[in-house]
Amino acid sequence: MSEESKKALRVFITGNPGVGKTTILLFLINKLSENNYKVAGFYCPEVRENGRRIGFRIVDITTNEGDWLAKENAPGRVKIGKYTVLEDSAKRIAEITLSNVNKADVLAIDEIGPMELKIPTIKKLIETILNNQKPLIAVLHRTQKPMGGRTYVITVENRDSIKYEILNYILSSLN
Ligand SMILES: Nc1ncnc2c1ncn2[C@@H]1O[C@H](COP(=O)(O)OP(=O)(O)OP(=O)(O)O)[C@@H](O)[C@H]1O
Repeated sequence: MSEESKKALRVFITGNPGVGKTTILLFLINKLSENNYKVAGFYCPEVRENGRRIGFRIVDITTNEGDWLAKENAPGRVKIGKYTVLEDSAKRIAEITLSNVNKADVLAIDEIGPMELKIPTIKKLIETILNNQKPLIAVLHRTQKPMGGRTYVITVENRDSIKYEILNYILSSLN
């Protein structure tokens, strides 16, 4: 066994905006579920209304339970640009994710980026997941420093083939 495979698996997916990082993460989560691995974590999709972005949600991966993370023109203390963080609903989903972390085989985050790290509840959740010794797959915003483990840079040219390379690496590390 190599030194790398003795440590907890850490896979980071990075690349330019819109290149297909989330699509690959969801592919990996589906394949892991098909192979009977339990995945816990969260993602933060944008919400559009009539084509315009009005905010973000936070969704727990295990249960698919989601709620508002930040919304424009909402009352509240923490602002991310024109969006206000909805702390109560963000906290509720973060707590669901935390309760699923203990039961999971693999942890997943989409994504570790400047917006997520500016929101106290999400920053804490990311730190808790990063400090956990379970295998982790995370989308890393291109502005973040590499975090050890293995980092895959997604491009339009490699995105259709690299997902199988990442899957094979994960499955062989978990076995
Ligand atoms: N392999 C692919 N082939 C064709 N279209 C793709 C592929 N992967 C992703 N897309 C499309 O590109 C768009 C962006 O994909 P995705 O959200 O996965 O990118 P992302 O890198 O996570 O974006 P962001 O930087 O906004 O988080 C989506 O509409 C998706 O359907």
